[in-house]
Amino acid sequence: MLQVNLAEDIYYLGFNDRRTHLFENIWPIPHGVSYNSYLIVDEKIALVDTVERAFIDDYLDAIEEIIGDREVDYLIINHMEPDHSGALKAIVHRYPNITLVGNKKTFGFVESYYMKPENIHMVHDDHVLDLGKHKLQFQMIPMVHWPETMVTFEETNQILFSGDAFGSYGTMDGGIFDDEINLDFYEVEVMRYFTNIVGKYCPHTQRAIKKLAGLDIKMIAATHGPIWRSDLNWILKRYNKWSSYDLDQGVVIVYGSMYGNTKKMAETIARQIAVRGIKNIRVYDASKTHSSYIINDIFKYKGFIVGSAAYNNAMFPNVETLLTTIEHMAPKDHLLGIFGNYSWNGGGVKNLKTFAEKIKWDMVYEPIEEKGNMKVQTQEELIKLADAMADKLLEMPAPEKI
Ligand SMILES: Cc1cc2nc3c(=O)[nH]c(=O)nc-3n(C[C@H](O)[C@H](O)[C@H](O)COP(=O)(O)O)c2cc1C
Repeated sequence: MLQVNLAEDIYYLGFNDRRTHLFENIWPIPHGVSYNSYLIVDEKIALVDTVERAFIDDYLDAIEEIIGDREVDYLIINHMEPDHSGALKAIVHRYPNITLVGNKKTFGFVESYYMKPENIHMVHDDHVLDLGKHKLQFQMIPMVHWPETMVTFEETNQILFSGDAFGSYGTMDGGIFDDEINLDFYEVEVMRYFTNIVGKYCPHTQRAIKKLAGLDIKMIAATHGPIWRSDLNWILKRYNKWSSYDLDQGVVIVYGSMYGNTKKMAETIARQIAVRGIKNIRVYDASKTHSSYIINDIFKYKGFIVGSAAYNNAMFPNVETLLTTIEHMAPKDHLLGIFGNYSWNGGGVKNLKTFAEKIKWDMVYEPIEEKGNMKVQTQEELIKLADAMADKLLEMPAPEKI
């Protein structure tokens, strides 16, 4: 393995996964994902997080290539999710005298997933672990995105090992640092990683950003995706915007339709919103586009309009799945419109109304429901819904460029 240094004696041990289709067995990763671990070689040797279990052999080999017969003294556990703790048992087996470093929440996870840990070192906010030349400081960032989550700040080179925070989908195709890659390509993957994985925990992310602002950080090394060293603001500004629900002018229109009647209603709304001068309009068929991408756009745009055909007294199943995901993530401050189509007793709009009551977004117009093919009167109503949405979107200030 070609060695990649973040600084003298600090090594990148990252592995690319181009085989897995779904991250967490939910989220599509057409461009793969990397699992990043880091190795600090000093008087004491420390690993920061490990990798997914599929890479254990290559990981152990890569460590040995760097440190030879020396022992690893510490395993810093910023985050216990198995894509990072997957090699923990193998590491303990290979280096039996190793000390696991974590906080008061970490070791319960170690025990429940792997084994009762023998040597542990419990850390808390501002705690410093001295490796020799390198001093590691710890900060807790609970629920970004698990309870035990913490970050490790290497004080000598000012590197923040941030766990999943500031991570990204997408493999590292040669380029590993932000100045070695085309960020235009990674932008969607960074945002999808944020919205899919961390998006439910925006208030916690905001708290973490404020807490970490006290550190003089020169480099951010996450457990997935690029290492940020040239323009930290690129990632920090985006995290701040997304986690504060700072939405742009635009609308996401999603529909679930078997035979096209609900789709026609969605097209009518989209056209009228465009006529009114709104340029960011994304129309999605809930059966075709995975919620990973739709959620991403919901975190971008203020407007959300959802339509559903009635299906067995309920919503169209794929719309229901999407809305359940939205309810769990509970993004704030959106404008909402709902519509649907039915043939006998309905079920689509009825359940969309329940969603609207729960999510408590600002409904711009009353629900619209058609029976079968769209009639002129319904078309007029849909235009009114589109106008109401456009009116509110046009009141928004121009977005700040980041
Ligand atoms: C499997 C299936 C289940 C349906 N269930 C209901 C229902 O419970 N209530 C209802 O009013 N219509 C029901 N319908 C009828 C559709 O909602 C209706 O045809 C509607 O116009 C479809 O809109 P679409 O063209 O966008 O698919 C069902 C249709 C199908 C194919």
